[in-house]
Amino acid sequence: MLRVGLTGGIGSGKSAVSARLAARGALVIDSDVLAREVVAAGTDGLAEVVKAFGDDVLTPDGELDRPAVGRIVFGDEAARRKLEAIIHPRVRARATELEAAAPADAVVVHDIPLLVETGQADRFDVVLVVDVPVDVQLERLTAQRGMTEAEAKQRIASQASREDRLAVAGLVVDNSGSLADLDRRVDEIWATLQKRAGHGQDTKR
Ligand SMILES: CC(C)(COP(=O)(O)OP(=O)(O)OC[C@H]1O[C@@H](n2cnc3c(N)ncnc32)[C@H](O)[C@@H]1O)[C@@H](O)C(=O)NCCC(=O)NCCS
Ligand SMILES: Nc1ncnc2c1ncn2[C@@H]1O[C@H](COP(=O)(O)OP(=O)(O)OP(=O)(O)O)[C@@H](O)[C@H]1O
Repeated sequence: MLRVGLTGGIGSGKSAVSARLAARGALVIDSDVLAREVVAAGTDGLAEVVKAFGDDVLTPDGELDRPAVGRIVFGDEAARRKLEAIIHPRVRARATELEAAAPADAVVVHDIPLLVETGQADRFDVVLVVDVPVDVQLERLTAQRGMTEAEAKQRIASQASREDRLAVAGLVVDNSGSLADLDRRVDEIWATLQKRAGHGQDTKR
């Protein structure tokens, strides 16, 4: 098994990269998806969040009101840390379970937005960083994801800097070009990962 940590700032294109790696045969474990599952209606995770933040973070249907929580935590570091302390251990436990069920020869890609912030670079055989300048992040988040510029800036400010991510990168995907450029780069990356995984060779990891 080759264990890949995939990270990048918000809106850098991690999902675009992980979808392309999945299409080429990688097994992707997406922390954002798991972070939703662990606070789904009826979970103990959601009960903990309500205990910490009050009933105001619930919708009338008993789901987590994500925009409301975002407004609380992205302007208040202590609140954000409190939420992360509830969600991150649950996400890690679930990711470990999913990885344990993967085939022995799999290339497993862990898509983790906060890989650098949470000091997890050493846990992986290779760290793959999706890199774009901040102005491209802002452009994509506002034009394609419907965020206001203020919201986008607030989230970027609560994450590691571009330099901090590049400092731990084993492989870098520059995603400042077109999606066709990205396809070509992901082909190269996939070939490199296949080689590192020892596929088609006698070497074993
Ligand atoms: C605050 C919440 C409810 C807002 O939900 P929302 O649906 O608006 O955003 P979503 O979860 O889809 O996240 C989108 C992006 O925001 C960024 N982001 C999310 N949480 C954080 C955080 N704690 N710090 C910095 N950036 C973050 C990431 O780039 C992520 O890819 C949600 O982001 C959350 O529960 N965050 C805490 C858990 C966490 O750290 N998740 C990120 C990786 S596990
Ligand atoms: N090369 C590209 N050219 C144009 N648009 C792109 C490109 N790459 C990604 N996008 C678009 O930019 C937005 C952000 O990309 P994506 O959702 O993959 O980022 P992300 O890093 O997964 O974000 P998040 O941190 O929120 O999970 C999406 O709407 C996506 O379709």
